[in-house]
Amino acid sequence: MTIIVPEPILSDNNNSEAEAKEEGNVDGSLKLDGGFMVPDNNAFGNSFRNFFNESERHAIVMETYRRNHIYQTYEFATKMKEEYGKLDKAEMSVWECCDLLNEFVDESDPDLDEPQIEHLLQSAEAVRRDYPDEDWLHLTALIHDLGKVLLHQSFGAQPQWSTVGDTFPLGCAFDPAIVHSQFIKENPDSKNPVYSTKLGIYSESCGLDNVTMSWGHDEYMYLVAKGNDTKLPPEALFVIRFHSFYALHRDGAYTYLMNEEDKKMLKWVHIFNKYDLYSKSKVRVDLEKVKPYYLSLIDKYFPAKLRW
Ligand SMILES: O[C@H]1[C@H](O)[C@@H](O)[C@H](O)[C@@H](O)[C@H]1O
Ligand SMILES: [Fe+2]
Ligand SMILES: [Fe+2]
Repeated sequence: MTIIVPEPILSDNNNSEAEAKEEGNVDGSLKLDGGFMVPDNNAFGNSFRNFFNESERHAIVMETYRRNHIYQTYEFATKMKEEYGKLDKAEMSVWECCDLLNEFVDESDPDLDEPQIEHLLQSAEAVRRDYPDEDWLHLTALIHDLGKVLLHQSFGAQPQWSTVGDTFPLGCAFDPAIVHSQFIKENPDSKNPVYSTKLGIYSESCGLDNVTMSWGHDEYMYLVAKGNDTKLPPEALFVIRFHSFYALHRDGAYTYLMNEEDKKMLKWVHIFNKYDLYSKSKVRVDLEKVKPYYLSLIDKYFPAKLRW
């Protein structure tokens, strides 16, 4: 049964997108983007996804990407997919997993230093505001980053560089659109005679389902959702799996790997991305008020306990 909570509830509406939208408050700091108010600046006063600005998060973000780009090889990602695809590390509900994320801050993210649970609720509530009828998309937003639970000790406390950050294909040439691509030359795959060619081990339009992406929370959560027979639609799984693939969905790189199905699905990643990125703020969601609604969605789309 789905419990309907009429309005998404934010604990503090100061400067929130919701408030701005309700009041039609299109002042200098907000611009209208297809019904969604896109703020110009993040909580630190910088533009979003600015990886070169000397902000307080700059050093840690850069170091995370440096390691990510050196160690994410085709071989590494293949092994991790195999190991974590077994789903034999833990048994818990979706909500229990949300709770576990309370202790982690994403070290690849220049726009947010709040615990991850805040980001899950912020993005889900933002989607819910603009797409009230697409409950599957609310839940997709709530769970899209749950794969970051790999950082937790029950999953071997995986390092940040193998869990967070943007993702990119492995087994073919790295594209300069990848964030901090200056570090990629230190990746052994960049010297591999096959992997360093445009198509590498792939063929034109082979479909993203056949591409091995750098390992991280996207692919892991996709494996968890699929392996536990979620009732979420294929669009949701696609969003979860490729939401960090900015080189493609923002910069249009690697489109030659996509098939017709991927091209249709990509629309949802574009829609979702606005809520994922621009909902990041210091405005906290009132967890206890929204929890019953999300529990009802989890109940609708997932078994009570999942294998992780
Ligand atoms: O720093 C962020 C964060 O790790 C997100 O969860 C991921 O999806 C983004 O692609 C990345 O840039
Ligand atoms: Fe993510
Ligand atoms: Fe996210």
